[in-house]
Amino acid sequence: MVDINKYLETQLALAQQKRHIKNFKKESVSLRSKTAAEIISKKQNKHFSKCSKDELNIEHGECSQVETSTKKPFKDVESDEEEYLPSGDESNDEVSIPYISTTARIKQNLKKIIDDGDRNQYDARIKCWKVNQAAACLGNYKGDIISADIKYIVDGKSEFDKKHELQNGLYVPNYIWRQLYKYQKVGVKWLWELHQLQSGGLLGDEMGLGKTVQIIAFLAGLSNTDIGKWNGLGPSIIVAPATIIYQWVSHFHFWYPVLRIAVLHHSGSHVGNHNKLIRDVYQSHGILLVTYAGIVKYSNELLSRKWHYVILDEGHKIRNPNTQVSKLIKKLDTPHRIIITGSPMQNSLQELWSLFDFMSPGLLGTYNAFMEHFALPITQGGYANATQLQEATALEIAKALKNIITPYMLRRTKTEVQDHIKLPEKNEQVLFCALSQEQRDLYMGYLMSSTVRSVLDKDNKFGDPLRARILVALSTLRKICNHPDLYLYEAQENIEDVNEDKFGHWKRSGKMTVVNSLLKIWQKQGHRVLIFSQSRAMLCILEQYLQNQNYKYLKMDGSVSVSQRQNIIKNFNEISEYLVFLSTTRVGGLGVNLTGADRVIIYDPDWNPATDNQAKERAWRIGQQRNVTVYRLLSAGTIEEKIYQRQIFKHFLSNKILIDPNQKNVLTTSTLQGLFTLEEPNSEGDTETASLFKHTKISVTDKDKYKNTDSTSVLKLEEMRKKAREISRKISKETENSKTPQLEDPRERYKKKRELILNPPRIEEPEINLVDDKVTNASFDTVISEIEIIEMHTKKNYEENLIQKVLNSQEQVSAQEESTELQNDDIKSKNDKVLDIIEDITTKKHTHSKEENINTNLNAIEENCFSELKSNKRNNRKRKRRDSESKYEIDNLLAIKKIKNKKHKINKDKISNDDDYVLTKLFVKASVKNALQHDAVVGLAEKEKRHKMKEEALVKAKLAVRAIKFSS
Ligand SMILES: Nc1ncnc2c1ncn2[C@@H]1O[C@H](COP(=O)(O)OP(=O)(O)OP(=O)(O)O)[C@@H](O)[C@H]1O
Repeated sequence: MVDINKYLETQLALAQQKRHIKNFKKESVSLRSKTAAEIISKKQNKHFSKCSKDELNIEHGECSQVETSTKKPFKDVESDEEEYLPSGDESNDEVSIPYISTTARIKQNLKKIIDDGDRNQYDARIKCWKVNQAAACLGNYKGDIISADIKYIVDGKSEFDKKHELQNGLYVPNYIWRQLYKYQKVGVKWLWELHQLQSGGLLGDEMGLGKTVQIIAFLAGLSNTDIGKWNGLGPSIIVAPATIIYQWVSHFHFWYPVLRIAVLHHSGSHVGNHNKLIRDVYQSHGILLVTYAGIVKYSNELLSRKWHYVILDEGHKIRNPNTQVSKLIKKLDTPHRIIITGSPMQNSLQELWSLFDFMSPGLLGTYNAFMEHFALPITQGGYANATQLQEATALEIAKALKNIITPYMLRRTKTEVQDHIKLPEKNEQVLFCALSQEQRDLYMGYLMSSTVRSVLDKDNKFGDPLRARILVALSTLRKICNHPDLYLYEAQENIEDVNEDKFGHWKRSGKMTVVNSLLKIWQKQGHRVLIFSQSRAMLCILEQYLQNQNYKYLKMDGSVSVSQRQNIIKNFNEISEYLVFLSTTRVGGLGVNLTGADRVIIYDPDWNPATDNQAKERAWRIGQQRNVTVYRLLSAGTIEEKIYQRQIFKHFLSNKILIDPNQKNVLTTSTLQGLFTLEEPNSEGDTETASLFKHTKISVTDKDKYKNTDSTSVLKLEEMRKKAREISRKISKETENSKTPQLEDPRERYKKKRELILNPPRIEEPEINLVDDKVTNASFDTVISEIEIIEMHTKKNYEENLIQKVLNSQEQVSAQEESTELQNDDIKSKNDKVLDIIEDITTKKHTHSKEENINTNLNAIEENCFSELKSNKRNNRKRKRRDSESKYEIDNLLAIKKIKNKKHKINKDKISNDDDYVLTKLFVKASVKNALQHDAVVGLAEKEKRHKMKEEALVKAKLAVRAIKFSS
């Protein structure tokens, strides 16, 4: 009881303290901030009176454009207000506004990818491909690899023109089949099964696992199989976001060149009327690539025909059943409907219903019945403050739903297929960045403005749509979080008020300060970076910053023509001079491959977690060779934290349906009041999210150590330089002396020589500066990290020497053993040992799946050893020899494995050390207050751990069974 009283007292004291801080802050808001807030509020209020009630939908509706200001914030971006609103069924088609950019990208002479819309163009391409294929067959092909079949032939593989037959007769070209990963083959088989059942399906593999390739392999199979009404593959439609339609073209041209693939978009190669193109492609059983906007535009012509297949890439675009696009797409006449998406459920369960309504109409009942009997109880039971009954009901209904949808959905995660694709490591962190003083001031000022007051006022007397008011207020706060100028510009009455010198300066934004530090370090470390932001205006500020700092970059947003996007992406991936790829999350974040970068910054969070996830997956996918680090930037204590919390809740909800119905949530519903506060850190320096997910916090334990070395390293470096100067003086003196030997006393020479022999000069190790790259004049490339030094030593012939040593010693041992008669007991104990070793190897093998070669070797030796044990039983004499051979082999492999493991560990340490180093710098500079491990926050880390554990357990069980078998 005493304890409770004490606790309450402390809470009261804390609350009072908090109130005091708040009041203090209120008083300390500057006049400038107050004035800016009032000007902006006035403009917003004026706008609200024009706004109709249905214009905005806070969660998932379509957001019509909100014209909040009379003057546009940036000369080349009309209004970016809608970019901060919850994403609805947004299109990333070209923006029709004139966009005058200063970037180098415009000046680039980019080679365009040409589709097969133009018949002559298509014929010419096929002719060229056939000539090249023939040359490859004859061994005369010298050009670039233009297609998968040519690659296959050039690689010296046989039977490229054969077909691989699946059960019930689908004939997939051999050269494609053989190049598919195992799980992709499963995917193709699954699509074939759906086809036979005339059922729709959702291919939901995680992003970057090659869904496109699986679809192409399947369609190639169909076009090779003489079945059905169309005698193979009939005319089909693939609907894709504008940015990736040309990626589809190049994928088709690479994997299955013979198929005609035409783009139904004004950027396409067809000339003349689009009706003619549709007719032409239809007759040649080709594939029509259409954007989501194109479906609306060409609906009359597309709806009037029967299609063999309709495939929606990034099919979550029809997640809102009420949009025109969703309604039209569902009307397309076809028996085969496929959805491809790495994020099948993003915000709510209604989205899942909408996708299934396209694929398998009726499977999830009517919309109303589904919402009432499934969506509502699952969502209600998902909150942390739900009753036990609500929780239990939600669990059972979620299980039932999962069972219904599972047959129609194929989803594999990267963790599940890691053994096949061998992706490098990924580290994903959420950085809580401190607001700059100016941002704080403006943020507090706006919280006191009439717009926010009207939102929080219970007896709202304004009478206009509250939702719209909330959204606009929230997006205004988000602008302040990004950069003060995004907000202040709105408040400027005259354009002259803007101070050109300070405009957009990085020091005025907490998050830009972090970006500045990150880019500096990463450039020196040789990393390449993707920066995503929601808003084009913010992109302009970032672009200006990149130009000022002379960083080479490429930029892609809605203003870039659709036909150029794929080339910009290609250029970035191929030309390593570009440090940064700058893009809006919605244009560059969907479907594209940007594996040229190994660092990702998500500058501002989207309401929809899938948007951010999609963006980060551009780098961490098949084809990536380097370890990837992702930073999600959040302004601590602000609305951005609340958005992130909303993301976590949505994650939780989709995990509950797609992965594990038992998922537990820790978040409660947030209040309106909560959205409009500037959270102060608690006594431990944590704001709300950081303290909620304390267990996922990343602590850089050596923070203080680094701090100290920060200053001392300067001294050390100076000391080192002094020594170097001394040594060089000495050397030059000696050289001079050696030139004039007659002047030197022979006794002195003898003394020096003796000294040199007794005390050879120590070679100074270069000082390793792990803390502040500023204190050294040397370029980062020449400063070798400790890990690199270790690696150099371990790499340089060390491995080979050691293996050789092991081999030599083993040769001696086995020669001795050959000559010695082994006793039966001895053999038995050796066999036991072999079994132990095998178990050890097998366990280790699965914890180091990255080492492909080792695994192959280990598999071989494992098999060897078992057959060894078998033969031991048969032949005693043979057994003795083989036993020693197998031991010899195992020992060698163990030695190799040890080295490899060590290397692997060093590599892993290097990643964490690289990231630790970056984090430490950010902590030291106080620009970052806290960092969380994102995967742990959204529960993925736990899932991954469970998966790995399950895999290991399975291996052990298998081994146990084998051991029993052989023991008899
Ligand atoms: N079997 C394969 N062999 C070689 N490359 C492959 C294979 N499968 C996929 N890839 C490559 O992996 C990359 C990712 O593939 P793809 O774009 O199809 O992934 P995705 O699952 O559609 O991703 P997203 O969901 O982001 O659109 C591409 O560059 C693709 O060429």
